Amino acid sequence: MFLRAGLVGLSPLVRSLQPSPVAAMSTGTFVVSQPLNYRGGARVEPADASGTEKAFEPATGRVIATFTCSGEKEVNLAVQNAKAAFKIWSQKSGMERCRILLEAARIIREREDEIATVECINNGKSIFEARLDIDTSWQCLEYYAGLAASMAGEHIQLPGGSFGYTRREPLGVCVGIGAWNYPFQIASWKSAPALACGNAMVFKPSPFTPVSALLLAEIYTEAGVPPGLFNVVQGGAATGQFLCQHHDVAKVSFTGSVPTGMKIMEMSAKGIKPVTLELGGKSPLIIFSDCDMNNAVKGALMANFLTQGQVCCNGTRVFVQKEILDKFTEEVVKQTQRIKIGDPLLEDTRMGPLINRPHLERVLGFVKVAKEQGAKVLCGGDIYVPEDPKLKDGYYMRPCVLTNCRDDMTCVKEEIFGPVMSILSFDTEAEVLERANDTTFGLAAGVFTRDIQRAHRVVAELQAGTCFINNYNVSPVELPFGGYKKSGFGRENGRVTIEYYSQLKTVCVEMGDVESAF
Ligand SMILES: NC(=O)c1ccc[n+]([C@@H]2O[C@H](COP(=O)([O-])OP(=O)(O)OC[C@H]3O[C@@H](n4cnc5c(N)ncnc54)[C@H](O)[C@@H]3O)[C@@H](O)[C@H]2O)c1
Ligand SMILES: C[N+](C)(C)CCCC=O
Repeated sequence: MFLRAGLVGLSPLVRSLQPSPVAAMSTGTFVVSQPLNYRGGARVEPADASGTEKAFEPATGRVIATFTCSGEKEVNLAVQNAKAAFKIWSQKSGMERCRILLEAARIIREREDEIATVECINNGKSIFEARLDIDTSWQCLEYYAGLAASMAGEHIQLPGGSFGYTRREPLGVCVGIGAWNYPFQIASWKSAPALACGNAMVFKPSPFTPVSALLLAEIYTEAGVPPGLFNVVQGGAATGQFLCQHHDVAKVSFTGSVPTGMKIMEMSAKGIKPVTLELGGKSPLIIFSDCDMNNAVKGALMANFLTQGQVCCNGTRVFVQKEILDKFTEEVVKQTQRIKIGDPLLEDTRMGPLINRPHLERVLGFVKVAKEQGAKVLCGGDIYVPEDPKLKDGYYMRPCVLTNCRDDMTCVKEEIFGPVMSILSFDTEAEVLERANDTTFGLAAGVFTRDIQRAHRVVAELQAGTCFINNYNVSPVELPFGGYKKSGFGRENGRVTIEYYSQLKTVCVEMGDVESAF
């Protein structure tokens, strides 16, 4: 599907002639050569357009794809295809769906390097991290494949031999709208539970990262889902609106910012469509003085610098108990300065470029305002120009640690979505809890302490949908993930997500005669 400097792309045939084509791929050589819409089990050019977009390779600033945004007609076609596939798929048993999802998971594992490479090129995250994202993607398919076969209702006995039972039924055509920071993972985390429950899906990736969702679509087809079960449309707000307003769409699952989430909810409300909203955050990470210092420092880096800090649940407000503030800060800065920035496709790189130039400038702007408001930059926070000349136009910055922060500063209150950690000090547990919860967000939170009672007492008080004790940003797919407050509602992953992609039918069975009131 891709062209490497004059090479005809990676069709299955080429793949088989070149045992490890991805090993030869390097930054600065990729272009996308095939359509980026997927409908009815194949890549297609959209039937109509609402503008065009360009997708970039953030490491070099090069355009890798120019594509057409799907208009109303194309969205309609994708939904109609999904509707037709839904009729077939929803009639399959859980075991039948399980086998196909397991096969899709197996293919993702087999093609992990290729998918991770594409993710790395289009998003900028390091290949090391991209592989972890692909791991949590196939694991998610495996997990919901396992649940597909065991979905069941209840049988309830009623007086006189009558009884009732419940059936867990799919919703119909579900829409997935994704953000750009975890493109393949978001598509997988939405589609796996949706398909396991018997639904069909139309997925719209972010226009910044349109590429990897197509690989997932091809894999589902190869694994044996009916044509049209998983479709991809491309574009930005206009395409997203056509999807949310479509009368044949039963549910919208959205990952993105709070302002867009509000619009999605408004549009969905008009059609009484249930929504899942996975939105932004400004999460607290609380480091008590009795913590294991080594782990706490590692945890703070995990909480701030994955995917160049562009992670919704990042613990960017790092509250450190006064007694250990200096030692902790010194160690965090030392380790932050050691992070290897550069070509994301190199094995030893741990930080690549940010997603695009405007976003890089926005993040640097936050650092500037932080300094103006009295924060002290202990490291980073400036543009980084790698030595490799092909990376000179990439969107790099050095990871930043800020100290002297106060709760009322912009860098402490707003989601920066970049590699900027704000360190704040605290004295007591009661004080830090009040400050940690003083935010309109509630996506995640973390606590480092050796005191097991304190750990559980503190997380019970934290207003956040996902809490970490003595770690941060790990994501086992068995555990539900999602927000409190303005960080959204609904969950992804875990058993509970079945409830967000299905509806319950109650059947009441009379075994005697009707006792009429009339
Ligand atoms: N909670 C989570 O799981 C999670 C995960 C990743 C990212 N995020 C959040 O996402 C944000 C960054 O992502 P982003 O910049 O892509 O967010 P965004 O809100 O700008 O865009 C998200 C998606 O919505 C689409 N969109 C934009 N306007 C729309 C409209 N009016 N109608 C329908 N669709 C529309 C975009 O094209 C994109 O696909 C951050 O706030 C981050 O915290 C949350
Ligand atoms: C995999 N993580 C690190 C938990 C991130 C989930 C998605 C947030 O942006």
